[in-house]
Amino acid sequence: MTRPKAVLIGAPGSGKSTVGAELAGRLGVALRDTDADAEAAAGKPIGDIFVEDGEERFRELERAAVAAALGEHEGVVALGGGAVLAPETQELLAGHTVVYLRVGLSEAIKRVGLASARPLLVLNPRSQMRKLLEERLPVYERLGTLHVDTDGREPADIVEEIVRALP
Ligand SMILES: Nc1ncnc2c1ncn2[C@@H]1O[C@H](COP(=O)(O)OP(=O)(O)O)[C@@H](O)[C@H]1O
Ligand SMILES: O=C(O)C1=C[C@@H](OP(=O)(O)O)[C@@H](O)[C@H](O)C1
Ligand SMILES: [Mg+2]
Repeated sequence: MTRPKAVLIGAPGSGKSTVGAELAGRLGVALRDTDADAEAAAGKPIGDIFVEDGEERFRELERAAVAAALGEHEGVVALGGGAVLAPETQELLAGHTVVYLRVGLSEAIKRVGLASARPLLVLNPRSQMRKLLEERLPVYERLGTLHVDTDGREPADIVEEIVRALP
């Protein structure tokens, strides 16, 4: 059975896409980012999916993208921050190497402020991020088989810790 070498989870701004790309490069495999897969399936950016079709449609595309990636990708998989809320996805993650990238509220806010807009964080990003972290931290903690701190650390350093810990 094919299996990703690692599946990255964590809040927006934890670095799943960035660390995922660097980890994949370090391991000589490909990165599969389920946000990009959902965008490709819809033929438009995530922001447009939220606005034109609604969040529930995005979550549907995301569940399908995650199921496909977990079932067929042999490299590194980066999930979107909210993907783990789907019970179906939680079940599919069982038995995988799930790397939870930890990030504090202030650092997450700083990082997403530098990146492209995320629809859930457009209005009042700090309070939205706080709410989102409160809701999701227990889920990330439960699902992650490897927990890695990212605050104040370079992606290369984080990648080395993951590589050393991979089974
Ligand atoms: N360890 C890190 N230190 C500093 N900046 C980071 C780190 N990881 C990611 N970033 C930056 O934070 C932003 C969000 O990263 P991204 O990989 O898109 O996070 P995610 O996919 O978890 O939402 C990007 O601008 C990225 O360059
Ligand atoms: O946390 C979320 O619910 C979301 C996170 C985003 O991915 P990143 O975590 O890669 O930013 C993206 O899937 C979408 O904007 C929704
Ligand atoms: Mg991402």
